[in-house]
Amino acid sequence: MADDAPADRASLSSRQLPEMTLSTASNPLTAPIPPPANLSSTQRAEYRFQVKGNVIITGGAGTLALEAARALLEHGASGLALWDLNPDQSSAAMSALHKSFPDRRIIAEAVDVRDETSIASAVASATTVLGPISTLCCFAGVVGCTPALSMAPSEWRRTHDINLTGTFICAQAVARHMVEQGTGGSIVLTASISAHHTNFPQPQAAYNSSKTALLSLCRSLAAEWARYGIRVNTLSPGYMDTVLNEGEGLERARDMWNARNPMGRMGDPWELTGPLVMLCSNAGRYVNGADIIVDGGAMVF
Ligand SMILES: NC(=O)c1ccc[n+]([C@@H]2O[C@H](COP(=O)([O-])OP(=O)(O)OC[C@H]3O[C@@H](n4cnc5c(N)ncnc54)[C@H](O)[C@@H]3O)[C@@H](O)[C@H]2O)c1
Ligand SMILES: OC[C@@H](O)C(O)[C@H](O)CO
Repeated sequence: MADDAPADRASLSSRQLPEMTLSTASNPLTAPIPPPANLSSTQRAEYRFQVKGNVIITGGAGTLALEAARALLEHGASGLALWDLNPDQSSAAMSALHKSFPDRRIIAEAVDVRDETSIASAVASATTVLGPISTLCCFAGVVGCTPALSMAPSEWRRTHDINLTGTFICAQAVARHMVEQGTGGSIVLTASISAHHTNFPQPQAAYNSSKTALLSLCRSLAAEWARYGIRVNTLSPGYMDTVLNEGEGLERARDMWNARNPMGRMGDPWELTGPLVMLCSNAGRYVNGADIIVDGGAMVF
């Protein structure tokens, strides 16, 4: 730094650098957690994909989120909070899950991921009702097919506010809680193959851009939060058979997507849950800052 650098710049860098300093010192929050020696082979297999503690899922009334909720409960999550804009659908989802998992605590909360005040209070109520949170899965997202030449700035902003800023607000609020608890955890952001290539034939510049930014956000958070035992990863689904891919003429695009997919079809929402459970369980203990593409091979062309 130049001798004549302003004092506030010097103090800013000396305050910030230690935070990002890499450390080789042993940290119990990042240490390996191999299965205890006395487990049988079956117990070791269960241990590998065991999901511990309570889970929050945003966009919790959506198709991929509901399949994820069911999978995480099947793998041992003790409690679940479904957050969505749509309170009727998330309450219906909550009731359905209660029937299948009567021994778990499951709550539904009407929240807008763009609203940091309601997110902070939703974290507080989830921890009060469920206890410490160990997993956050961010599924809330919107898409629109608007050509860039005619897109209103309001649509661009809304897409980024929900898909990118809303995801950051939720991740930050839950990570603050995890740091306070001193327990660490796993955070999964939902990107898309649209983060890696440009959708065709649908014009989705705002959506594609918001999802690409999530890959970078994931890597940044993974770097900053590993020291607290928080792993951050993204899943990039390909074309999945959900309502997100209906309307706006998208039915006509399906034949084209399938023709360009080596497996010749869209994904079933269930097919995203294997990689998700891995990221949220002991199996994903050393996976951090990664992106997993789940698309039947669509990205190979
Ligand atoms: N379906 C696919 O093919 C596909 C592919 C790649 C990525 N994704 C991503 O997966 C995620 C889930 O997609 P899906 O197919 O299940 O769609 P979906 O429309 O069924 O689910 C999205 C959910 O997000 C909720 N939501 C929207 N805005 C919100 C807000 N401001 N606050 C809180 N909740 C809000 C909606 O109410 C809805 O329940 C999205 O982020 C999507 O971009 C989907
Ligand atoms: O790229 C696949 C998705 O992210 C998405 O399903 C699609 O582009 C929405 O129309």
